[in-house]
Amino acid sequence: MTKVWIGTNWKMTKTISEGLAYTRELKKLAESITPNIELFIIPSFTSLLPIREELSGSRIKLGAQNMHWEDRGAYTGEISPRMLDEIGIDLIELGHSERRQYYNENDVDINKKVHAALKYGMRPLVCIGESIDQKNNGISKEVLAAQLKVCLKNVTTEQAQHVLIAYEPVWAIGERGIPAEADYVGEIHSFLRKNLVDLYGEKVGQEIPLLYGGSVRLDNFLNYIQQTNVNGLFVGRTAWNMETFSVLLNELDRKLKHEIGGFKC
Ligand SMILES: O=C[C@H](O)COP(=O)(O)O
Repeated sequence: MTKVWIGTNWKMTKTISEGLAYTRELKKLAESITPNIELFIIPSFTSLLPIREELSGSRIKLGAQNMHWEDRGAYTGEISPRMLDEIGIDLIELGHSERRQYYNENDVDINKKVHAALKYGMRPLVCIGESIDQKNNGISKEVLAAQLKVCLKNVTTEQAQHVLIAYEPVWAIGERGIPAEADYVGEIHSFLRKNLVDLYGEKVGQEIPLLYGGSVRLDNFLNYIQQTNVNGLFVGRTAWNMETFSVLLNELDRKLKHEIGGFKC
């Protein structure tokens, strides 16, 4: 059975103590659900070190929400890959739409960060997504193909095996987000898969995990995860509270354990 990646970006929501309390609960839950659910959490920078310690011995992967591409230098307010490496970060979220929208991050910057992450053995989780205007103008696929191509520029086939992609349509994210139709997500993921196969060949292109994110909720997550080429979910609000996240994880766990025959995994 292939892995199903389920992770959450906490954005700017949790203090250290709140993050630790959440992590303790998730650790317990992780022991009772199938290891085929590959769990990851992405806290704020201030929580990374204590949560790394709390996660000792746990299979839950730890990510950071951003980083600079340089190892060191006069970049006030930035965090370098060398600093994250010292903490022991498994994956690094790059190019989230909020970074692009509020901090002017572009695909060229993201590409530099992807290379920096790979250099330090951290898996880049590259976020791509079209805006509502781009969707309404019928250029979603062109936009996504360009984002993918530039973000992964000069990433070799060998390196690509360590990359994760999250498709997050900008119009589906956050409080004002409109949940995407599952069919649309399926269509886009198949398109992205084809692009990855074109870039990295059949074997590696088929294996790069493609996660979906944007208003993933208890009433829609199964529709998304059952789409061909959706290999996981990148969850915001629904996962910030363990009450709802545990329902999602337990339900997915049951599906994976009991419905393997009818399930794409
Ligand atoms: O990183 C997560 C995404 O931005 C999705 O957030 P959301 O599930 O709250 O819409």
